[in-house]
Amino acid sequence: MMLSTHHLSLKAQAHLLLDDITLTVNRHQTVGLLGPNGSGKSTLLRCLAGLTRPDSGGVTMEGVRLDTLGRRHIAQRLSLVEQHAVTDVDLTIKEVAALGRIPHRGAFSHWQQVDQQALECALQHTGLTALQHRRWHSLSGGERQRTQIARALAQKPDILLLDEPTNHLDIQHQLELLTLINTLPVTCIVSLHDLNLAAGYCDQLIVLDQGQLIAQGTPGEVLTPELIKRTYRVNARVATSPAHGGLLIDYLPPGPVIPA
Ligand SMILES: Nc1ncnc2c1ncn2[C@@H]1O[C@H](COP(=O)(O)OP(=O)(O)OP(=O)(O)O)[C@@H](O)[C@H]1O
Repeated sequence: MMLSTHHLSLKAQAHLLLDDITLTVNRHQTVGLLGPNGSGKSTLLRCLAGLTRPDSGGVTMEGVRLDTLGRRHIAQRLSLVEQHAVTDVDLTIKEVAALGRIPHRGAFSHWQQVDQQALECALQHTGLTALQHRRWHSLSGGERQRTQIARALAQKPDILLLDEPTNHLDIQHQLELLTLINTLPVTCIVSLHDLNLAAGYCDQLIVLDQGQLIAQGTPGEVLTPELIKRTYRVNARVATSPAHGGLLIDYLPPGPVIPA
């Protein structure tokens, strides 16, 4: 499913959080959303999910304006995992993941086999089957993160929006999650801080800086030493990994940022 924004802008007080963003994410692409802290990644993801309404411009899903669609209709197709998902109620992993089925079920309909299959598949993909009866408050940060991802997968979305999904995960689970995203038949936009993960797992990258879209393209087109220096104020070398043949970003020790 295709997702686009058209001249999307959002202000808070006098501050422009998103500045005239126009982009298109094609069906089944994995797109990495990059940018320094405070550049607008979470804000853009919330706009793409229809949770924050832009001041101007808009979002379309398969050419239909998101603000003309009902919440349930959107939730049947699109799922967002936010950075700091919390739950006050002490549910089990299985119960949290089962919340992902709500958009697909009528108010009074019974739990059906299709719900059970989606739930079991989501728990299995996130490595949580054996832990499914554990309670939320007893979970580690990484287990909570995986539970929220299981909830999103149980929703069986066509579009998956993930806000820094790897930030609590150990290396094994980071790699497993990004491999999983690549194998699922979903359009995925994932915000990441790790440029090597972005280079290794994303088809396309979008870079934000101070609310502006400053680059968009393949990892090879976007992740140049010049862009890294300009955006992150870090000197880096970009090479080809002898291990996997993909891009390898090698950060140089802190020091004066050499002008491009
Ligand atoms: N409701 C709001 N009112 C005022 N400023 C806001 C509001 N929401 C976000 N901001 C500001 O907008 C900017 C973008 O925030 P956002 O959380 O989208 O950035 P981010 O790129 O996701 O950052 P990080 O990498 O640190 O998670 C930040 O400067 C933030 O303080």
